[in-house]
Amino acid sequence: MEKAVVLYPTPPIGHLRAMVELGKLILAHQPSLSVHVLIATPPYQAEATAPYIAAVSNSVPSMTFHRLPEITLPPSSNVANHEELTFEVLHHNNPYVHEALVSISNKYKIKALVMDFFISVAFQVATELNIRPYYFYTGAAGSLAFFLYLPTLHKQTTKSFKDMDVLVDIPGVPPIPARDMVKPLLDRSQKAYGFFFDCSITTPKSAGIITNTFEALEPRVVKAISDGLCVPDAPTAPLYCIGPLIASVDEKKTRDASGGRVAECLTWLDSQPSKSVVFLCFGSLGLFSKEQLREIATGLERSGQRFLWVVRNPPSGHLGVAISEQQEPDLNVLLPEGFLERTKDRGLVVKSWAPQVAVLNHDSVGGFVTHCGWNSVLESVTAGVPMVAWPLYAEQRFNRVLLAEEMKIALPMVESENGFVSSVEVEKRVRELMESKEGKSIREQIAAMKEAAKAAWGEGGSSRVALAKLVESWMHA
Ligand SMILES: O=c1ccn([C@@H]2O[C@H](COP(=O)(O)OP(=O)(O)O[C@H]3O[C@H](CO)[C@@H](O)[C@H](O)[C@H]3O)[C@@H](O)[C@H]2O)c(=O)[nH]1
Repeated sequence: MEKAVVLYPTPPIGHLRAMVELGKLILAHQPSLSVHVLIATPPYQAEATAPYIAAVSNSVPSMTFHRLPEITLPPSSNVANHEELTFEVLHHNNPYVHEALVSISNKYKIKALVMDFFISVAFQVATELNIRPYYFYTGAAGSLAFFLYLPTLHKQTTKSFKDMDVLVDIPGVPPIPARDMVKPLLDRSQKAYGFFFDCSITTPKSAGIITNTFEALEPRVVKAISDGLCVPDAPTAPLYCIGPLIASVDEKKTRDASGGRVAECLTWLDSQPSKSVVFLCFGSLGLFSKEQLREIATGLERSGQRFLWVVRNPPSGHLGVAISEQQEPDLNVLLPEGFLERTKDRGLVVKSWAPQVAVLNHDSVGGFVTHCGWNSVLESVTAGVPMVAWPLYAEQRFNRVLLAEEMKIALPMVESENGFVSSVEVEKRVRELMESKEGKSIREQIAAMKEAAKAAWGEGGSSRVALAKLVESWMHA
């Protein structure tokens, strides 16, 4: 019987893409394996990932997608944020996952079910069906260490992180202020805390933890996890660091296919001096209030730097509106009067979305103001572009500490108590990044990491060896 690996990502595009890239890697390494991807259909953004899946199905025919039926949550499920919504959907998906696995195993011998870290609930399904469960963690090893250590931290106090004014010690990472912990985990009384806690308990019990990082980027914490320091009272599953996994882009295709705005942005970069432009882009969910957008505009204008800035409409509605469903922003209403005209010789504002990987790899880009989503960080590292870390949600404040203090590849953007960042801070950090000694030092460090990332995937490199070990273990089990 042909051998198969089943991948089960969570629905947000960043997670889905990372999992699909993992699938491509597995296939490149072991073309005789069959790769199946289970797609959860959430009651939001259902169509946002469809074009991506269609494109991959065409270009990688040996990867098969199985769309699970759409979930309608009962009216009683009271969700407070995207994370809780995702967990609820995944929970209700379990019977369909069971069905899909049974159906795949009629034709294939399933060697592994690789689940996104969020999917603790499907662990049980894999165990029932005698399939080896693996987890794929799409963030930094540093934040993985936090999750693995959470049950230990939980026992040390009865307080929520939001009520603690201390630095939290986690093996392998710098002391992290309690308020910088992963956002949905700040309050223990919230549902999301319990959901994540379950993931923290389940993950180390799996057959292996795969992470999208590479050893040279996070050596201290990779060692701490591998040495079992983050789960002090039980064994930790083997850790496989197989990053950086980046969705591949064909620059020519990006220019040709997307036409209009996207092409405009790359063509504009063509006309700018080498390493002179600061790129500002805030992930798939990053939105700012109108006041904050104006403050950024003022800071950028005063900084005198060249910039390429992705601007979206401010948030609206209970859980905000997904980017794909957003109206085009009206820049004349959102930005200060005359801003576009005054900065037209050195700045370009792009509406809603930019081809980030192509932009970061353009020679004119010399800095990146990012929300610290892990895919964005890895894209910046592989392009060798130094960052200003402006976290917004999820584990991004935690990442800011890792980027600024441990890896030394970003300058921190510092917000006030209520999360607002002043134009003075924007101006200062952007200048610092592009002109100061500190900026130069992180530029050098990220250039070294760019080379280390290449080496990790070169002959005998750490990520290449880790992937080979993982796949071999499936082939011979
Ligand atoms: O205008 C845009 C905006 C985003 N992107 C791409 O979208 C992806 C965004 O991914 P990421 O930077 O990881 O941000 P999120 O989508 O916010 O990712 C979620 O998932 C990550 C991985 O687990 C976490 O690190 C983040 O905190 C969490 O918010 C990246 O590949 C970007 O290149 C674009 O191409 N153009």
